[in-house]
Amino acid sequence: MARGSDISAFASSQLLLLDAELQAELTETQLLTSSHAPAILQRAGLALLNLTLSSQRTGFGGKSLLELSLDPAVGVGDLPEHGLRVGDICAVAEQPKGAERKKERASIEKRAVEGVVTKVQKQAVTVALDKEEVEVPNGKLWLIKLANDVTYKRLSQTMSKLEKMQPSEHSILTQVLFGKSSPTSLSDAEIQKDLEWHDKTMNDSQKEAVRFALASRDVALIHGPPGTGKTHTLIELILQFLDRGQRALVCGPSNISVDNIVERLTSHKVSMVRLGHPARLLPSVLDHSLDVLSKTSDAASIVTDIRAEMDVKQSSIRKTRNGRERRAIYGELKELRKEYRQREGRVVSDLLKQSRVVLSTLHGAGGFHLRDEKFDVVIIDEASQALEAQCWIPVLATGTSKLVLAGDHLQLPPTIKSLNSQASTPIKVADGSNGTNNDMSRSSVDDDSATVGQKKIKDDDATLETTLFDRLLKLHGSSIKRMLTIQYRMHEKIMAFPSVALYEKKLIAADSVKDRLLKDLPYGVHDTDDTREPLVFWDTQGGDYPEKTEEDDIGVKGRSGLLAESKVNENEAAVVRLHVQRLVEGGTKPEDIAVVTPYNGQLALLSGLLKDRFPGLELGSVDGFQGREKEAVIVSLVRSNSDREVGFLSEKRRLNVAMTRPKRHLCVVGDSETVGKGSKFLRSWMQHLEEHADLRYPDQAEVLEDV
Ligand SMILES: Nc1ncnc2c1ncn2[C@@H]1O[C@H](COP(=O)(O)OP(=O)(O)OP(=O)(O)O)[C@@H](O)[C@H]1O
Repeated sequence: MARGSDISAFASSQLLLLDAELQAELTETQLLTSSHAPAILQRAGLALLNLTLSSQRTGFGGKSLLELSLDPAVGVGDLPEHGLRVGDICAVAEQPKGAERKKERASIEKRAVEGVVTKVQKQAVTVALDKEEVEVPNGKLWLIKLANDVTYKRLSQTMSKLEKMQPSEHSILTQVLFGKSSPTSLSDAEIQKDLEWHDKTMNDSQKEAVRFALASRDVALIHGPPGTGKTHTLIELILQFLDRGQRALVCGPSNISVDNIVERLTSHKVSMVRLGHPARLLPSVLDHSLDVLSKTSDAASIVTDIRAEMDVKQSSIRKTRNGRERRAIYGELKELRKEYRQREGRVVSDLLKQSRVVLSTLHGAGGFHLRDEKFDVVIIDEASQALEAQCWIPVLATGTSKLVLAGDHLQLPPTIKSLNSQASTPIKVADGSNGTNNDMSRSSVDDDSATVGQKKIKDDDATLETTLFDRLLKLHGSSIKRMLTIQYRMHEKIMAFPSVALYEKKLIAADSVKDRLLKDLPYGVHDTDDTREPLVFWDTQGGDYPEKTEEDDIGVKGRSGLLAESKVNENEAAVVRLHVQRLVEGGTKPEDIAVVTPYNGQLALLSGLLKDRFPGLELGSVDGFQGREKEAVIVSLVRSNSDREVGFLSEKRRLNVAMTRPKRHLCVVGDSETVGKGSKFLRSWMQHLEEHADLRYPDQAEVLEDV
């Protein structure tokens, strides 16, 4: 049977995995919302209480926007701390009284309206409603975060499309992506004849990567280790495509990854448009937003008039005296909305047609805007942070014949919630102190069995964690990629270990960074034992630095959930404090220092210890710090126990991220005795630190002084 092709089989298995992932997310959210009082949900960042509707108006696409602020009966001013973010799916409902029984609460929630958070301000949150002409509940309201099934719906639609395709419908690109054809390329002569660099500072490995991607007829990978100018290279590549009269769709898994490219393209005066809701875009890229452009162009003025009319009609609903009047207004609104959509649609499609570069998230590429658009190439940045199914969204939506993926498969892959059955160690989700759940949310792979990337990929072990980038490397080998080798971030001594252990000794520190130290910072840092050292290791082995397991604050232990257990190490945190203090006393500004740790429990502990004392200091989880850099980075490893348990420290991609964030100073704090027994990789890292770092053994009395 034609549908039984292995491409279909692959898509079917992705569908199953995606469904498991959705179920994991739904279960997690449902478990929490059904079993806890609203106040606890607010503390956990899942709800926002005591709200009132402060305004209702019409937004892009004719959607109703509800602005919710604090109920004046409860207080005025800023909203309390909450975990709601732009893009979150949520419900707006009448707020249940604390003691309301579950059944009553369920009926209130039935009357809830659902939508997407489009704006988060200090005093208000705006929600765009999913359905038109719904009645907004009365009285005191609350906002509840819902599991985001929109993402999964689009992913499964995409995979279903792939599943249903007949082999005859598979494009050459699809065949190459599944190894049914080999990648092919134009000859060097065809590419090089008119190649002139826009950026004269491009290094040889970057030039080679651009040449390679231009020459490819189907798929090319650009492997960009930390700080090697991956985005820099993509900008040159986009300009080269434009020089050749080609049209590009540029995507990334997150809004920030896309905005980063828009920002850098701006100075090149490229005709481009950024898709996506403006509330989710960086202010600096709004001038290129399709939404903003479609409102400011000449043709847009009539659309704006219709919108104003709709807003007037919408607010007149409140003044109606009976259902008949209300129905009449809803009827008129429906007509207006139709006209609005048609006119807006025309303005938008004209703008799109004129753009040579279109930029959107991978998810956004599946929207109706790109339905009839054709592109010569689809470029995906941060491809190793995207699920494979996500990468198929722009590929199938546009029917492109060429794909360029840029990423680093040796840094962390996308976060997966349903790994419980796939991980080699049990899953524990963190205490969510920073609103993200990092501990164990990615699988801990067998460290010593790596073949491709750091993950052993057996033919039959399809997991969501295997990205398209990983899979293509396995399928076609390294001839399908070009690696960028000059890094512009780290001091040579900081770069040495990741280069040898992960990047085949190929990394080279650019002259401008290879011997930069904290003491050379341009604002006058003293020359001290710490500021002249690029690599420091505080080894706590043999001391009294026990790790502890922290229980969550709603008393449920050992459960995989938002507030479940995490690890902390109090005495190690005190060593971190001592080191931060020394750096600051040496003249390093706290805003040039970051403290990162893999465990959210430790992060919460460190925040309490350091935030007020060193304003400006940045604290983060390792996972949350991917893609970032700082002058000085202190890594707190936490694990210290007699069983030599290292948990998810054994994931070398996580450690790679941690150790490649700093520019001038890396300080590692940990117990070499525990950590060094964790895996071959950890053992060699500990050995490297012992041989090459400035070794320190903390004096307990000094460390614990005034903690
Ligand atoms: N050829 C070059 N010459 C000089 N500086 C460069 C060059 N290429 C990149 N850089 C600098 O290196 C830094 C990193 O570049 P960029 O942000 O493009 O890297 P990236 O690989 O996308 O980053 P990340 O490691 O976060 O993924 C930037 O400051 C950039 O200006």
